[in-house]
Amino acid sequence: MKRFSIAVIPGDGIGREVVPAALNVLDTAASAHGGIAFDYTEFPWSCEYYLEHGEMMPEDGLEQLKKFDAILLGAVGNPQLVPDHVSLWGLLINIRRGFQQSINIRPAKYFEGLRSPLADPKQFDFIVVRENSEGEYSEVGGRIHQGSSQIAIQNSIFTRPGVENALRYGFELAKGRKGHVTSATKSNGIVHTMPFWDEVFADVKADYPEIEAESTHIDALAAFFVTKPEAFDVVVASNLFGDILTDIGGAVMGSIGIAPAANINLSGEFPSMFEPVHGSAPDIVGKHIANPIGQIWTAKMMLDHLGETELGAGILSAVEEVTKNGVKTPDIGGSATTEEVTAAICEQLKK
Ligand SMILES: NC(=O)c1ccc[n+]([C@@H]2O[C@H](COP(=O)([O-])OP(=O)(O)OC[C@H]3O[C@@H](n4cnc5c(N)ncnc54)[C@H](O)[C@@H]3O)[C@@H](O)[C@H]2O)c1
Ligand SMILES: O=C(O)C[C@@H](O)C(=O)O
Ligand SMILES: [K+]
Ligand SMILES: [Mn+2]
Repeated sequence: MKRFSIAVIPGDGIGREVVPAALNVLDTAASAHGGIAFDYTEFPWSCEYYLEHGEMMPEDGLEQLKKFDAILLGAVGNPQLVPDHVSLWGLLINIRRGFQQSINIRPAKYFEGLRSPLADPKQFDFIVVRENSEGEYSEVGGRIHQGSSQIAIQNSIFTRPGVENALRYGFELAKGRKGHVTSATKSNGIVHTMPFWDEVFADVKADYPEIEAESTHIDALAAFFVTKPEAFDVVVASNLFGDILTDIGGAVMGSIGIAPAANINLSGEFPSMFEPVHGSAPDIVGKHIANPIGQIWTAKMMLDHLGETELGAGILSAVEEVTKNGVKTPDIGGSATTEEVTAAICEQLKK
């Protein structure tokens, strides 16, 4: 029996509804397989934990997580209790940075039964590689003065290794796909960091003559994600651009509740973390209508990372089959609950 140790952090809001769904699906897939098992250790780190302890996770939290094969996280954020920048930086971004998860991979694809808001959706299938360790997400900056003369400064940080890592990962990924890379830029308006990003792109591109690659301004790219998502294969973007593009990716699929994500530690020194694109969705919490597919697809990405690609493929097929059969939560046009969708996926896996 092959065993994997998984750190589970449901977090806040619907994270606590969709994470149990994903664990259920993982266990069902594993027992159908017969040779794989998961050992879960759950951590209560969340905004409620913050109210009790004054921090989102304990001082030695990373030390506690280090020994696991992977981390499965739901969502972080309850702005009623804790300001969003405090909760996000205290937990999610703390882990991304602490474990050098420098890449965030976020696929989006059309599948049958998903009700896309696009009038005539084609068979799109793309992956956004989001730079995940620097860029616009930086602690460098501060505030001075008071009242009407207040000033806030936030510096973007773009390093050669950070940018090159993301781009190179994207080109490598494209080799095994359709062989096409799009680099998201904004060098017409952001005059220091984005021309730098473009220079690194040109250097990396030169190493991959077999890959078709182009650079597109982020504003036009955002529109193309809506008007022609089928034109893309691998898209590489800075931290903030990638954040925004991947909510659009979820939206064109039909709901951001479907979109999966993987925060990857490239060296293998630390565990990688798997959490969907969506947040804690305070507007639907407790209503049993959270779409579990984003979290389940995310668990599939975790299996791919652990080398269990066949098991992962089986899970995605089961999700597609159940969606095609119309067992769907309201965000994608159905009337099923989170639990009903999860049960249907588990039933499908047992077939
Ligand atoms: N990675 C993360 O943990 C993460 C990501 C985004 C936002 N957040 C946090 O989540 C909180 C809410 O943020 P937000 O409202 O901007 O984004 P959100 O993703 O939580 O919600 C946006 C919209 O999408 C819907 N939605 C999201 N996931 C869904 C699902 N699985 N099924 C059905 N509908 C779903 C919500 O109901 C809401 O209408 C904030 O505290 C924010 O900081 C965390
Ligand atoms: O800004 C972030 O990275 C948090 C969240 O919006 C995400 O996409 O993971
Ligand atoms: K999330
Ligand atoms: Mn986001």
